[in-house]
Amino acid sequence: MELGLVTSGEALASVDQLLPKLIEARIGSRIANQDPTVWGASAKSEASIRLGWAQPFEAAEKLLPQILELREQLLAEGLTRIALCGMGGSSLAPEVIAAHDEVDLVICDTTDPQMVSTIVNTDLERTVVVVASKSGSTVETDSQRRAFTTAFEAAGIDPATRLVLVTDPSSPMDNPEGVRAIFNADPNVGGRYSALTAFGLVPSGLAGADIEALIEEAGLISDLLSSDDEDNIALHLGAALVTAGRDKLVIAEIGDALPGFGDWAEQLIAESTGKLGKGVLPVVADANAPELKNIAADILPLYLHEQLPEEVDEAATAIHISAPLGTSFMIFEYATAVAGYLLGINPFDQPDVEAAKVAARSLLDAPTAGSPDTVDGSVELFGTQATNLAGALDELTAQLGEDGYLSIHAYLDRHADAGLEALRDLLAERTGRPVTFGWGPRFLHSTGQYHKGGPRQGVFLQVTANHEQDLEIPGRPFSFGGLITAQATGDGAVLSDAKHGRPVLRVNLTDRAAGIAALLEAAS
Ligand SMILES: O=P(O)(O)OC[C@H]1O[C@](O)(CO)[C@@H](O)[C@@H]1O
Repeated sequence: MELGLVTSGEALASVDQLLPKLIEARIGSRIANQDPTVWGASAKSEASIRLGWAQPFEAAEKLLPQILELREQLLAEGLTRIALCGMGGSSLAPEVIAAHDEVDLVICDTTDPQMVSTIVNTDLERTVVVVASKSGSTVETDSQRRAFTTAFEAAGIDPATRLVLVTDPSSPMDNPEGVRAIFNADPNVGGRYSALTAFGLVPSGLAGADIEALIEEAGLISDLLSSDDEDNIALHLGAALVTAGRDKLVIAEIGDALPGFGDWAEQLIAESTGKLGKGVLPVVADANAPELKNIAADILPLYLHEQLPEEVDEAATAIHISAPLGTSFMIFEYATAVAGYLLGINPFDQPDVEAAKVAARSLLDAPTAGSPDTVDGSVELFGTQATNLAGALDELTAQLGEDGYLSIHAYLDRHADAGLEALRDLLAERTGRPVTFGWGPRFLHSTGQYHKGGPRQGVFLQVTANHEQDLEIPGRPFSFGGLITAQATGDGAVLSDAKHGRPVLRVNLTDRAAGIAALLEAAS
């Protein structure tokens, strides 16, 4: 795959303006040398324990033989199905790596009881589960692990032969008892920058991805990224990402350039930049998305190519990039850190993620049923004055400002309920504004930071469902159904509270299929 980047229109103007400043401040070499002072005094202490991703090679070299040896052992025992429990940075990169190499890796990054149940009750006799959490305390991951452990026991399989952990040294999960293997990750790398560490490499490597080639690709660009000169592609991308006035970055893959890469980049960019009322909102779409047909003044298109186009329209603002996967991880991580420097924020914290977790926790401790404002066939509506679904959608979208965006949060099964994704294009077409689509609670570890910490421009459509077949979380006083409902209502409460003041409509599906059909119909 070709390596290159082309910017045009206002994105090129931004590069022309900012590149000399980045070179003069030696930002490329300072990041490569893990200088924690790049982002200012207030970010220094966090940055001093978060820059390991800039030089991941030595640690990766040590890890590769261990992963490959375990893979051989598992294959010899007929353990060919690899599942991964983990949220955000602990599952997004391995999902992209596995998709890129076309190997099967089953991702469990949800609390939807239907989806968890399907994953833990399939082919257990040949399944190994990687449980990945940097902090070792993420409630979703812990709950998924409990569900798997119980399912193995019920099937007469010793979980100790099937659980593989990836976590930071000394985290609450860092305990070899009852597991087959533990891989300690580099504590100096945050979740969303961890693609080329144990978090990205262990699950995808066990699933059969060519992780040696991935690391090699990443290594090829290392010298370029550490250089303080005009050829440094990450400095170009970082400068283009902060193109003035264009803070909605629509990421579109052309052809099969890098399947799923947009979802990984979405977390990296949203959680790193969306804070202090600033940030770049990633909008993952496809090349035919309405946002890219009539490009609004605040939209910045970013096209992922297998090969750069021979010609680009110089007047049209856009970023075009083409790079192999390992190289792309490195370029985007460096560029996001550069964008953080230019925006004047700390790209390594996520100060607003905690609020939704606290709200969900208090709802779990004291559940409140709450009754809908209106019922329309197979949907219940919360947070509206309207009398039906179509009216409620009108009411919500009418609150979109000129620079606003609509965010759909679907707390459903992202495989069985995938038909709902069509709602994104329908609403983008209808509103003429950018629309993001996230599966809950997965997006809480991605764009969730931006929604609460970034500019106050969003209006939010939550989609939840009744859980006919709920699933207990062993050893916990709440079920998966109770947890996902608390996560949705907790995040909705934070978004609409006095501090954030954002419009939130919740549509609860009493029948999933009929409710999804009703939403698509009402939006079209
Ligand atoms: O790996 P952990 O600690 O379970 O965290 C998962 C995700 O949650 C966050 O910490 C917060 O959303 C992300 O930054 C991270 O990728």
